[in-house]
Amino acid sequence: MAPIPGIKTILAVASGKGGVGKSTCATNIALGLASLGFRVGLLDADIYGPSAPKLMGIHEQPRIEGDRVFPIEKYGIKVMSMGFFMEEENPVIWRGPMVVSALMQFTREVDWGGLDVLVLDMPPGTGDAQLTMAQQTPLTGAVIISTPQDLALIDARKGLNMFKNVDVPIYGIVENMSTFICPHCGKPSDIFGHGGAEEDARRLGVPFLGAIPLHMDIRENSDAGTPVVVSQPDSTHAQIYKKIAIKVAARLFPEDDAE
Ligand SMILES: Nc1ncnc2c1ncn2[C@@H]1O[C@H](COP(=O)(O)OP(=O)(O)OP(=O)(O)O)[C@@H](O)[C@H]1O
Repeated sequence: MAPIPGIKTILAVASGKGGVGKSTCATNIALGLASLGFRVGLLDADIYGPSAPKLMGIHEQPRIEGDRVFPIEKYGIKVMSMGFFMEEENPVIWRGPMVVSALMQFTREVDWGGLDVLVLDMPPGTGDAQLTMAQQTPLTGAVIISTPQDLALIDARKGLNMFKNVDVPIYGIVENMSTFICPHCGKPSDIFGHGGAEEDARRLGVPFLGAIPLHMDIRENSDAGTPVVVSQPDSTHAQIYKKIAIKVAARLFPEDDAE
């Protein structure tokens, strides 16, 4: 598929179902990639429930000049989201084909202005809209976000299969909401079970990229529009996201490794 001029690589961040923390991961991985020195864009392609305005704390609308739309820059990355154009109380009711054409416009008509990587926060699930996006966007690779339960319950596998079917390399699985760390005493508890993800990934033949704990700081910072990678860059959580970003970068830019 023809690459998009000015965009070197596109990373899809997907999940088999909603609510697993995909957008939080996509945002922090994007910021992690930026902290490594890459020029990063984040496209919130979750048109039904856009989360970038909230997660990134962006309240203004993008600049439009003629038929060009300019992404909003924050925390060193360029961000575009359908959420910038709609009111929170008015959810978009769109049919699949409309979603796909809006997204195509977002990848191709937004003036990204030269990116090393565009992180595509996919809509949750593996339906027609997701499949068409995976087929019609020149994806370099994909990362699947999954909770421990979700891996065990095959939802994540549907995500893997979708990318396999369209020949997009899967860089690996991230286990989100892994061990719960009590904010009061710091004691870890495996509420959703833990430890199986790495083994599951191995069984499924894909790399395991890391496990992100279920922690109040992550939720509070997400909701406040101050993702942990930028608001607490030295925290354990931020370090986990950054390590994932390093692994992803090694796959996106193998030539840099060889240097
Ligand atoms: N590791 C974590 N620890 C604590 N809370 C988390 C973690 N990851 C995500 N969350 C919280 O879980 C909720 C859902 O996260 P998010 O919006 O990223 O999920 P999603 O999979 O993108 O959802 P959707 O399917 O609705 O798009 C948010 O309130 C977020 O702050």
